Amino acid sequence: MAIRGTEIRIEGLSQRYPTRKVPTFNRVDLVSPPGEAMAIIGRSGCGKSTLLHILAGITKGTEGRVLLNGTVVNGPSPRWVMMFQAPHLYPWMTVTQNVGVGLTFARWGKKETEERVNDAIRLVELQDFAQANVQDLSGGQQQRVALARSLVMEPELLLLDEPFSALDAFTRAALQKDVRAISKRLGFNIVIVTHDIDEAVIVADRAVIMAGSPGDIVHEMDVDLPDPRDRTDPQVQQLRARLMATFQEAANYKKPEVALAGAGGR
Ligand SMILES: Nc1ncnc2c1ncn2[C@@H]1O[C@H](COP(=O)(O)OP(=O)(O)OP(=O)(O)O)[C@@H](O)[C@H]1O
Repeated sequence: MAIRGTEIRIEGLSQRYPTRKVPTFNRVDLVSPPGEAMAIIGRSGCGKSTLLHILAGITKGTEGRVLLNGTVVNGPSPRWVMMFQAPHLYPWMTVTQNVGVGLTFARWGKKETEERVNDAIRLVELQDFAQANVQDLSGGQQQRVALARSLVMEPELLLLDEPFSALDAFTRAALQKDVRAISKRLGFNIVIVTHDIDEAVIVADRAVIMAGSPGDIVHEMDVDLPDPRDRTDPQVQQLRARLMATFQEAANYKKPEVALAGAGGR
């Protein structure tokens, strides 16, 4: 598989849902270099999923823009693919059929489809289940099928919206490690939205903390740890503790103009 990463450039991005008085977030700027795995963490409701949906081209921002290697994101594309908490597979199809569904829609030839699908299935280590019906697989295996279905498109960017939160801790940990390893082997970018500090530390090169209402990026922290990462490693635990402290600090975040207005009123 030949996958390369992309430069993600978010410029002055705002989102205000028509039914809401306050914007979800206001004038967010962010750059992620090719091949980076970036985690977006923040409390519920600060706009993480909305930001991810705009990156995926599923939702449109009300202001600003997103560029991937200079291309403005205006809609979905096989270059940027999204994985959700539920795998959303076709239950009547085999693993191979599910993984190949995007290539079938794109009218790829039989031989190329077979090669790409087999590569993707090998990457997620489901060779022994290639002809199994997806209904006969565990939750973790089904999420691996969803991952292979994303990888088969050879995306530059994989967007993950709390993709492993429905899985048990052991399966979740294995998938987190594997997603990072595969992204580093193939070179694509990851943006993962999560509530889980451990997940950010295991998967990401950089964690971005969102907080406030409207939401804002209030901190960024490099997750500068060697691979493979193990949560029992003291270095991993130390960084986790630092990130947790920063995350808790961010909970008290107020936009500067709000804080000043409060001080002036005393
Ligand atoms: N389609 C919509 N219409 C109106 N408001 C919305 C819509 N989608 C999200 N919101 C609101 O925008 C805000 C941000 O939602 P979003 O789902 O992006 O947050 P989040 O940080 O991902 O939360 P969570 O961690 O709980 O998934 C919330 O207040 C939510 O209620």
